[in-house]
Amino acid sequence: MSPLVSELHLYDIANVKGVAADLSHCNTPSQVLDFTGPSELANCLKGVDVVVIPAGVPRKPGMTRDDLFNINASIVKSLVEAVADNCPEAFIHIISNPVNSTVPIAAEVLKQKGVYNPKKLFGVTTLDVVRANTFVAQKKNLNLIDVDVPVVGGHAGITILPLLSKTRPSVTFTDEETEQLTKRIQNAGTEVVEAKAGAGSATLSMAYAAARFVESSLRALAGDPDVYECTFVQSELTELPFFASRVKLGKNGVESIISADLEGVTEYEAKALEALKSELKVSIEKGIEFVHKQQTAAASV
Ligand SMILES: NC(=O)C1=CN([C@@H]2O[C@H](COP(=O)(O)OP(=O)(O)OC[C@H]3O[C@@H](n4cnc5c(N)ncnc54)[C@H](O)[C@@H]3O)[C@@H](O)[C@H]2O)C=CC1
Ligand SMILES: O=C([O-])CC(=O)C(=O)O
Repeated sequence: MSPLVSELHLYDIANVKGVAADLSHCNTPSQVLDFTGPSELANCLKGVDVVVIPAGVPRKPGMTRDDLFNINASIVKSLVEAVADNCPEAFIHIISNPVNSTVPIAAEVLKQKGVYNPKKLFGVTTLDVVRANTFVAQKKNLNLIDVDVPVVGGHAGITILPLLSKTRPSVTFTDEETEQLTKRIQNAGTEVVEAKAGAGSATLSMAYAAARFVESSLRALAGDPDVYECTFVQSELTELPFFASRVKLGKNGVESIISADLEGVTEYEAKALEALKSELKVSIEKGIEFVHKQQTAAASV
């Protein structure tokens, strides 16, 4: 098997190169494809095992991720339609924001096309884990490479919930540290958007996070039995239809969803988990409704 990676970036392949560069040390044979126009889309996608979708507009200062919905929803919809038509078996990594809505959009499109496999559709939340690990390592003077903080929920504001009590290696935090670190991790994307002052959002760190998630997917596809990542997927961990958590990845995608992280959480984390659910629910439903409305409109023409 020779996994192929395609990133659906029609006009600007800077991020493709970023991912390609970071994948160069992978043991798995991989090839990154790019293309310059929609007419090449079908050919590029044939036989591809992993598709990464970062297409769309980024935030400007003062915007929420949800403010990107009106533009990015249609972009993600049309790209996932192409994936469904040309490589329905591929792992699909959705980076385009708002991830809390674009993943449900992708799921609905794949359902309409009759090729939805919930085990192979992923919202990329790796950057939240990268940030959580970095900030905790700094705070506690730990080696970054040793630190692993599970981040659950979704990928926007309070829906990003780092489970600091589940940090490995085991470390303790004061209430003040927990509050400060949680807020910093939740607002890190906004911090970057504000620092870039209109020039976009996190790009290099996103390329790093995407490369990590692609590499994990390729390792899983190649049969590595020990691949775990946090990602926003269809889930029964909570009453919400989609939820980010650690999952075990295998050749067929999500092999299992790790429930242990949600067991025995602190009171602070339990409250934050309850608080995020209503916002996440609204974002998920917004994505689903978008596809249903478009379907109804198309049927009435
Ligand atoms: N999930 C995550 O952790 C993160 C998500 N993002 C999101 O990723 C998306 C992209 O952000 P950046 O790369 O910084 O933006 P960017 O503006 O640098 O790149 C976006 C690319 O999408 C392309 N594009 C626009 N419309 C398209 C279409 N219809 N079909 C195909 N490609 C199209 C543009 O030509 C451009 O090359 C944004 O929605 C951003 O919010 C960014 C950082 C982290
Ligand atoms: O904040 C943004 O708009 C981009 C993003 O998702 C992140 O950096 O986590």
